Amino acid sequence: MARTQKNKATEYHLGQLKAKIAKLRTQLLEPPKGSSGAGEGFEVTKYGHGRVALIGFPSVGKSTLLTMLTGTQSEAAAYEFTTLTCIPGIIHYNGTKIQLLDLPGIIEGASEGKGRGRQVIAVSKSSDIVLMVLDASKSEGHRQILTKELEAVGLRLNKKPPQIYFKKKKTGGISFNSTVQLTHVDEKLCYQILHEYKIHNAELLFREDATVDDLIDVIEGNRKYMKCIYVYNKIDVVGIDDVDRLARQPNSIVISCNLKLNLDRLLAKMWEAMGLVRVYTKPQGQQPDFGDPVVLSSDRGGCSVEDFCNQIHRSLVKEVKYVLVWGASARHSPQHCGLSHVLHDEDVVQIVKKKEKESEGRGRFKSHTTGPDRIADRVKKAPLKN
Ligand SMILES: Nc1nc2c(ncn2[C@@H]2O[C@H](COP(=O)(O)OP(=O)(O)OP(=O)(O)O)[C@@H](O)[C@H]2O)c(=O)[nH]1
Ligand SMILES: [K+]
Ligand SMILES: [Mg+2]
Repeated sequence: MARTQKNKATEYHLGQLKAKIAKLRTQLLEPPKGSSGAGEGFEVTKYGHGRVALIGFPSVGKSTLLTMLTGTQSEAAAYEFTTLTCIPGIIHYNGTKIQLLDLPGIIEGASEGKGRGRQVIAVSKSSDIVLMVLDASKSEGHRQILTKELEAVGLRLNKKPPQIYFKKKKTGGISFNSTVQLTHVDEKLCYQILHEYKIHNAELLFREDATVDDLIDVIEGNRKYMKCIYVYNKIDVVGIDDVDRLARQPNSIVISCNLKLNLDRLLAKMWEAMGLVRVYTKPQGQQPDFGDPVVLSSDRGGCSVEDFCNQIHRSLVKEVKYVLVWGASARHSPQHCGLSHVLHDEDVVQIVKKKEKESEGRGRFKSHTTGPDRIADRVKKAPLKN
């Protein structure tokens, strides 16, 4: 492909080659029959409310960082490939527990199986976000090389899924449509790519000016879209101009483990990227339990009232009449909501069950002048749908 000149005439040829390569990569990554997958030997049980993987070249300071953030000792030394397996630690932050994974360094060619690249990448795929640790004093090309390695195995960092609707059909040929003007692909090229995948009946609708690579991602369908923070470590050994430039890049943060610089900002950024939603439960007539939040995530399972109930107990949803919500997601305080209501971080929720006789709660509630009591009254007068 590198040897093919890029012009209108070779466009179709290149597109087809891209699809062929994507197909072969997918085959290559399928775990051999009888094995549990590419992450063999690296299995670490998931723990806590989220999982963060440390990915980087050897000796950039991944283990040093894990030790600083979690207190779990992971061996650090001045030689490369000090770490040979996956070492988990726990970060306690904002009342939640986040599992941080230290991993062996990876190198160019990791996606093709160099070093322990395959296992490392498999573990990073199982996490919620990636911290790509980089050495601020080393080549800036490293970030690009690692991104390519991760992309080669289907990881997409800091990208949104392409806005392309694609559905295979049994008959009817291919229907091709777009709501925007397309500058990277045309109908013929899309047909050829679909052909490469032996797809002859399908619906294809472009909602953005997507590329061939985007289309292939959508057809392959197994891509994982993850947030990634680029962590430039060892800023103690580079000049202030470099630090300033690196710090201004998107999704990036500069730190020094040695000088304990900016670690708190790194944690805050990580927390933000994870998008965790803490919901405090409030038993009727009592103060909310701020010590033990139910933790939801829109990437993992969702943040609706229904998701909240399912986390507490699977059969709970059936018993819920409505819930009372205090906090950022509530239009008024409290708002009575149904199962589809989407909760925000630090909301307080009280569940009102179907069978619960409201008069029963009243007695216990007399001293309570505001809130749930009166809402219950209002709801009785004008029962909610659902
Ligand atoms: N100057 C400087 N050195 C650091 C910093 N953080 C870590 N180091 C040093 O960098 C070297 C490598 O650190 P490790 O934590 O072993 O790096 P790693 O990424 O885990 O390395 P591998 O496990 O071999 O992939 C050690 O000598 C550390 O002391 C830092 O902030 N500044
Ligand atoms: K090392
Ligand atoms: Mg290490």
